[in-house]
Order: sequence, then C-alpha cells, then structure tokens
Amino acid sequence: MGKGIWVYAEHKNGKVKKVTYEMLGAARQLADQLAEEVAAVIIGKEVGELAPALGEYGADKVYVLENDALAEYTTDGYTRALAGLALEHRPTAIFLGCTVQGRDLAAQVAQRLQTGLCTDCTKVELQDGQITLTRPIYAGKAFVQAISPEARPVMATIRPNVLPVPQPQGGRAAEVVQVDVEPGDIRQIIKEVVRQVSSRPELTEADIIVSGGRGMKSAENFKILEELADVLGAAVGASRAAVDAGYAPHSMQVGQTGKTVSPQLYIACGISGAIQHLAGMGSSKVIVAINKDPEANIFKVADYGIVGDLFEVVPLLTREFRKLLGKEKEC
Ligand SMILES: Cc1cc2nc3c(=O)[nH]c(=O)nc-3n(C[C@H](O)[C@H](O)[C@H](O)COP(=O)(O)OP(=O)(O)OC[C@H]3O[C@@H](n4cnc5c(N)ncnc54)[C@H](O)[C@@H]3O)c2cc1C
Repeated sequence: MGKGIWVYAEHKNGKVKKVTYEMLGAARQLADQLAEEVAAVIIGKEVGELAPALGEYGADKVYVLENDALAEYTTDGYTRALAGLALEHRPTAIFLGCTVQGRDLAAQVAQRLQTGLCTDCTKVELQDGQITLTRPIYAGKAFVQAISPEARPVMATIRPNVLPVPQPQGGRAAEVVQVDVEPGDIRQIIKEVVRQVSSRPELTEADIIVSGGRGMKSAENFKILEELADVLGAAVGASRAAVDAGYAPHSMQVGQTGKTVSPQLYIACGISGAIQHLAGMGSSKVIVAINKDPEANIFKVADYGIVGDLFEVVPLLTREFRKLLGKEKEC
C-alpha cells in the first residue's frame, strides 16, 4: 500500500463543498489503480461530524484536524496544519478545489513541501504509471498535460463542477483519525465574518448561471437576471465591465480575475465575450448568449445564440420558463 491520495475536504457553513466529492471520485480511481488508499483531510472546529459523508463518497481514511483556533480559515493556521500532516505522512498526491480557499492554501502548502503545483486542472488520470494532470490554457483554446515524475507529493487544484460526483455508498465507513493539531501563532486574526445570505446557489458550484455584462446598463437592471435565475434555481454572475461599472459586486465576477465556473448551462446576457471572460466560463457545458450585436465574440463559443435586445428576451424567457416549470404561483 502506497502513501495515499489525499483530498483536502473544503467545507462551508457546516457542509462539505461539492468539489470535495468530485475530487474524491477521481482520487478513488487513481488509488485503485495505484493500490493506494484515499484519505480526506478536514480542518476546522467541530468538523468531525462531516467525516461519515467523506467515507460514503470514497475516502478510506479521514484525518480530522480540530482546534478552536481553526474555526475560521486562515492562511497560516491551515497551511501549518495541512503541511505538517503531509510532512509526517508523505502522501503520493494532494488535491484541493480550485476555489478561493483552495488556491490560497495549495500554493502555501506546496511551498512548504517544496513540491510543484498544477492549478485549475480539469482531468486527473493515470497514464503510463504517472499521475497525469490536464489543465486548460489560452482561455480554454488548448490543453496542457502535466506530469511530475520526481516531485512528491503531486499537488493540484481541481476546477469545481468538471469531474463527476461519484455515487455515494450509504454506510461505507472511513477510518477516522483524530489529529492533535497545534496551530502555533496565527498571525491572521479574523475579527468578524459577515455572511451574505442568499437562497441562490454559490457561483462556482451552480448548475445554471445567468450572467450579465455591460449591456445590463445599471445595477437595478440586474433584477431581471435575478428573476430568471430564481425561476431556474440558478446563480447570478457578471462580467468585469459590469463589476467595474458598479452594477454587481466583485464576488459575482466571472473570468480571469474573477471566478472560474463550469455549470451545465451558462446564459450570457449583454456580454461581448472577451478572452478574459471566456477564461472563466469557457468550460460550461452549454452556453447561451443573448446579445444585440450579431458579430459579438460570445457567439463564437455559444451553443445557442439569440440576437436581440436582452431587455425583451430575458423577461420573455422568465415568463416561458415559469410556465414550463409550473412556478407561476410562487412568483
Ligand atoms: C488583465 C485583465 C483581466 C480581466 N479579467 C476579466 C474577468 O475576470 N472577467 C471579465 O469579464 N473581464 C475581464 N477583463 C475585461 C475584459 O477584457 C472585457 O473588458 C470585459 O469582459 C467586457 O465585459 P462585457 O462583455 O460585459 O462588456 P462589453 O465588452 O462592453 O460588451 C457589452 C456587450 O453588451 C451588448 N449589449 C449592449 N446592450 C445590449 C442589449 N440591450 N441587449 C443585448 N446585448 C446588449 C453589446 O453588444 C456588447 O457585446 C479583464 C481584462 C484584463 C486586461
């Protein structure tokens, strides 16, 4: 038995993030081929109760690192905890979600472990006995396959919503290993966490995203996107131009300097399709573009294009989806 394929189990508001389950599925396949075990590592305060779910999704072992000082994510506290555990056990690979937290933590841990890091991967597989990582480059126009024959552990961040979620096996139990963790001096002090309350799914995990660009013309006009999103159970995103103009907060920005998303359906409204925007949403399964300019670049990547005024098309779609999905009374 080798030293293990590890998955960093990210969680939020008492729930394991979906990308963790996606990574467990890929880790399970690799581990079976390499005759290794799959271990999930979960860090926080009172997070042990999340361990059974990790077992059902494929972990053989769950390392639980609990401490009051780790109640909220801090770069130095979590780095020390994860890197310390990895230095002790020397796993073959460590995967983290390519999320805000995962990106931050992975870079720090890789540095501590003196290993490489392949970011934003969309595929993990075994080729000729090597863990092979695939990542898009040039805004998804090409793919790089990376192997790391010598560096251990192999470290990668995995793009959410790309790998399939494995079927959970009810009752499949993982060995739970409670780890004493001494976070030491944490220099970052979290004084207050202001949580945004939203009934909509989180952008990076949403199956459907309705996104608006500069063509929305004002923050108030985003209301028509929110109405469509609520009928579809979707999240709302925005282009950088819309964020820069103050129509939407930066947390909604999709693209090179915003979030990377991979929903089943991405509806781009009044977005021209600049390469930096495509870098964040180009791997969406189905792209629908609504734009009044038939030459807009977004139509080159769209599966369905509607040439028209979004202020007519979006409310029409909302009305029709409401009828189709029988949501007339709720709205
Ligand atoms: C280093 C760097 C990083 C960047 N990072 C990002 C990033 O993360 N995300 C990002 O999005 N951009 C990013 N950008 C900016 C990017 O280059 C574009 O400027 C931006 O994406 C344009 O946003 P937009 O499509 O909303 O606006 P525009 O390009 O102005 O397009 C607006 C579109 O709306 C259409 N329109 C207008 N009115 C209507 C209407 N009534 N009905 C239908 N259509 C209408 C127009 O035809 C037009 O196509 C970055 C740029 C740089 C240099």
